[in-house]
Amino acid sequence: MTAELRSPVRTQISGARSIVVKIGSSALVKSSPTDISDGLDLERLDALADALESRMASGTDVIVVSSGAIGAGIGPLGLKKRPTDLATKQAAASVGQLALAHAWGTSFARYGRTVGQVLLTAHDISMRAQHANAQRTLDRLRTLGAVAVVNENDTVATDEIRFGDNDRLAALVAHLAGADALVLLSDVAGLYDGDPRKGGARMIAEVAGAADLDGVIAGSGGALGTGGMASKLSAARLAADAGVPVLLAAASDAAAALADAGVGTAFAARDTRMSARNFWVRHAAETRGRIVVDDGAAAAIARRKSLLPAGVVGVEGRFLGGDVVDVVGADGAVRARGVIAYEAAEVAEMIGRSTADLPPGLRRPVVHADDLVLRS
Ligand SMILES: Nc1ncnc2c1ncn2[C@@H]1O[C@H](COP(=O)(O)OP(=O)(O)O)[C@@H](O)[C@H]1O
Ligand SMILES: N[C@@H](CCC(=O)OP(=O)(O)O)C(=O)O
Repeated sequence: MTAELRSPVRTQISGARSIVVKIGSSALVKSSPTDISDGLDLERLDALADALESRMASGTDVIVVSSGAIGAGIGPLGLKKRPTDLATKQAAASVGQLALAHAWGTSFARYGRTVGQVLLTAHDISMRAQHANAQRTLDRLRTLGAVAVVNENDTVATDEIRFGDNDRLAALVAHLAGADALVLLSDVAGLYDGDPRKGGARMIAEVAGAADLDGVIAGSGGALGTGGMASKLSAARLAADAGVPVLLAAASDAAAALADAGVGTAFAARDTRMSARNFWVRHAAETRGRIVVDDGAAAAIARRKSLLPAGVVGVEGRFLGGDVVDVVGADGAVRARGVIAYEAAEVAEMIGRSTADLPPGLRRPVVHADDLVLRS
């Protein structure tokens, strides 16, 4: 192993006490250039379960986020390629999820390990009660020694509210479960500076910060994957920003990735972990409206001050106190997200007024600094 492959971030990932491992469709569903309908690759799935079990045997809690439902539904439904319309994708997922869960169950049964299926929608993650329930289920499965196999609940998710790809779901689950690291396993050895299928691209061993991504072209995925490298990159940055280090590696290197993190691309995490509440506000919650602010207020919130009514110039949407809203500048760019203290009609009344002019019940900040999460 080279010095770069023994870096602190790799030590963090190999020593993590709890990890989320996301496995892409490309790693689980058989494919050939002319026919992608021949189902799950059970040999590869067994090899992945072996690597996951070996990491669990060394005392690490593991949550699996497994794609592959749509891919696994293609063959049984007599389709010839990955569907593109929502209804057929959902039908394929409903057929394929059964095969996928069964395959994971059978594979882990070789070790006497029980598997629990957890299907989540973006809406579930955005609602505090469902979010807390999912957290409890994952936690209880862990304490009972079972491995959770998570996927998006494709049959009920609509296009507008989909996670869209499981990379983002995995990053949200990693934070939700308080994991110490996220491992994304795909059909590519790591992040390249350009699409590796085009040739001449070089693999990047480590991403310490945004500067390491200058000039990197993250392209689309293969016939079976959804988001391609762009979605993996954005999920990796989301997790790393929230304090969770990420390893992106090939599923065929799973044993090495899970043993010593000595392969693939490692993304260093920000030093401080974002609080669960701020992470939820920033990445998971559905926003109910927009507060438009003037330049002075935009500058104040950038200095981590509370948003006061005097700086508000417009209100859009229907929201209640406690809902999450976007705070946008006069140019329409989103500057922050935050938990609003008042309902929309009240904020409309407060526009541009100084706090001292307002009745006593309306003198709190519109969004308190503690409830504001800046857009980075
Ligand atoms: N810069 C890049 N670095 C690595 N892979 C890339 C890049 N740009 C595009 N890709 C492609 O992204 C694919 C992985 O994405 P995808 O097919 O969605 O995988 P998965 O099914 O594992 O989620 C790789 O097979 C690769 O060809
Ligand atoms: N929920 C979908 C996941 C789609 C998806 O994100 O696929 P991938 O890009 O392979 O991780 C499925 O199981 O097919």
